[in-house]
Amino acid sequence: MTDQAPAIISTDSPFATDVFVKRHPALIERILGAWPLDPEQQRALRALADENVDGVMEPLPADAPGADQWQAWGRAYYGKPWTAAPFLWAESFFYRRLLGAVGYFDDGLWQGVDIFAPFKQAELAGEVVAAEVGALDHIAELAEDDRGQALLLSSLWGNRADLGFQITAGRGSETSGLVADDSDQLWKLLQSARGGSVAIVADNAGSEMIADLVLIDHLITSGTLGEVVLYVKPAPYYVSDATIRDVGDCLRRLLAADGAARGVGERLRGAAADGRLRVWTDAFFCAPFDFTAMPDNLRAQFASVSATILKGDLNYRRLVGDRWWDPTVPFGEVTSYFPGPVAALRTLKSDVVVGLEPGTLATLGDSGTAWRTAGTHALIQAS
Ligand SMILES: O=P(O)(O)OC[C@H]1O[C@](O)(CO)[C@@H](O)[C@@H]1O
Repeated sequence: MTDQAPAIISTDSPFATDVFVKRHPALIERILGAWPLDPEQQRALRALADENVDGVMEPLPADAPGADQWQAWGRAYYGKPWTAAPFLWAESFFYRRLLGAVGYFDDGLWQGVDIFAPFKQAELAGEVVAAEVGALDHIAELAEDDRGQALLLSSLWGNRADLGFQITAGRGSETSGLVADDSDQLWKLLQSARGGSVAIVADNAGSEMIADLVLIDHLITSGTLGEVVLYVKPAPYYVSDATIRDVGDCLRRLLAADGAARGVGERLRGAAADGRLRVWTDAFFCAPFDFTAMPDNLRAQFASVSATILKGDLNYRRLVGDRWWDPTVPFGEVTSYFPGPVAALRTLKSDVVVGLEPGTLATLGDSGTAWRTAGTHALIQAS
């Protein structure tokens, strides 16, 4: 494996700094507006917002679930500004603190309540998803290969505007081309695994998950894959990241539609019933580390499938490491530690990127950062 580049510390990135000083307080305001929170919950949420803006990072209360583990993981960062810690680490801890502030992990009424559910449900009931579901009737008319590529691109671009991102960036409709396109290689990988099992590490609920489910249906129904293991988050995370509940909501959205979408929902329900679609999770998906630190059980699971496809920006950061890589360092080199063939479908919403051709980088402009963070560019990379 190639030498590691320096980790992204938020103070070195205007984009990452904004996540703490603007996006997180705005998210907390939305949560305060969406739920009948009691004074203690409100106080805890406001304190967390203030901490993010100009306070210092406090550890979990000593009696909180997982407090010892987080104490050990974060010893070097507590007592310092949030932006002084590695971006990936601190964002993950923020979501642990956010859930803790409303009592998600405690016995009682709020245990297990997804505080992001109102936002996810609004998206699922909205026009974007309605148009996406309706468009499946046209896609069904395409030849099999064209249909596969159309569904792959729809799963890719479905990642464009996750709900956390929209808090400060809005839901943009502008898209540019792909900065890297290994889709031929990815299809070859899937064909060579024909009839086998592939892991898909999901990202967001709502329109992205609908697109992912439609792609999964296509891969199974066309016989390309015999089995898909869909990995979701064990708890609400990064606002719109999908949990098992969200997969259920998306499946029901498909089943409630007319036309081709309903057929997709019925076939997927059948695939789940006979084990061709398995939904799985692991605590590591909410841990503050990249995949080089994955536990042995997860490593063994990824090693046992023909390929793993990771969706979205966060999974990309965790796959290649949230680091200041030279953008032309090869994707295969950076991901060589991964246990088996791996591919990424990601719209670019943070600083990190690898695997670009020098000519592509020259066109994008290495110094500007908008193409890296605005969600207007995307990539498909495969090892
Ligand atoms: O839903 P995605 O594609 O993983 O994007 C979430 C991204 O949003 C951010 O929280 C901020 O852009 C990134 O840190 C993260 O990578």
